[in-house]
Amino acid sequence: MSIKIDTRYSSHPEDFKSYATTEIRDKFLINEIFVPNQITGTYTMEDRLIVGGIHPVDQSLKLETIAQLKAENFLDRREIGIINVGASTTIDVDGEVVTLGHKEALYLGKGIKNVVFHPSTDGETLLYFNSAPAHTSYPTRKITQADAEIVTLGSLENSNHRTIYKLLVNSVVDTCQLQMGMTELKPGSVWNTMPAHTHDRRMEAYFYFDLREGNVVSHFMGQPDETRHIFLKNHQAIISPAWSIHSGAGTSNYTFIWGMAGENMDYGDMDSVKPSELR
Ligand SMILES: O=C[C@H](O)[C@@H](O)CC(=O)C(=O)O
Ligand SMILES: [Zn+2]
Repeated sequence: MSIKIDTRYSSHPEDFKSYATTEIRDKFLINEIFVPNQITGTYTMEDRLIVGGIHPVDQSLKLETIAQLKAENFLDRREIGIINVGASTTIDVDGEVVTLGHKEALYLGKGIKNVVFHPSTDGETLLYFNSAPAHTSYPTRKITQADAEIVTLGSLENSNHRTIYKLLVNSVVDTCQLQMGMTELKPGSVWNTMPAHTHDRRMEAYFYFDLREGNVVSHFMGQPDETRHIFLKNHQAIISPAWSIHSGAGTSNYTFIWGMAGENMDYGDMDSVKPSELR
């Protein structure tokens, strides 16, 4: 079955100032990542990242090309990073079978032709992905929590105590421009990416999950002196242009996946903003 694809255009920060809630939601929010027996994707013109979900229930799903790519195979000119937020499952990669556990990541490089996702026998299959244009082929790599570069930031006193798992970063795996990881907030902490930052060299996408029933996250975006917010539910994602901060505060703790594309593979390339400078 073909990918359910949506296109989003890039935006100018001066125009963004005049957006009301509906326009912000229409342009940046990705409402539905997981659709039963479907691969969904949002092709954003912000660094041409494709953000999506793979949710096989009772049939296997093949990563098919999309019209936007004008390419025979999805990965002919692209790389993809997949993070498993559901049960352990198997993926066929050009005939080789890869088992991907909960919160493990898989990197597939340019040139891979046949990728098939199978329903898990252990529970719900929920695979989140980001894909970016690639100039060369790097080897397939599975990244477990043991392979990740892990840092703990913040404090309970500041409601931002969290663990960052850098999964697809250049100290762990070779990629062309993709960087992905996962941040888990500790119970009692609700703020992510506070102090906030921008990075003009890279756009970013956030996918919120592990939010318990009835809870929401207020996601903050915009230039540091001109911020807006929208509320996100569990399993929703949001596109953050390079000029925008990306930060959130939940009504509970949660986990999210961050993914970036652009130039400069140095994860630490961020222009941080003091909380007192935000408007
Ligand atoms: O550019 C890096 C990304 O915004 C995230 O890695 C930030 C994050 O996970 C956090 O501070 O909680
Ligand atoms: Zn960032």
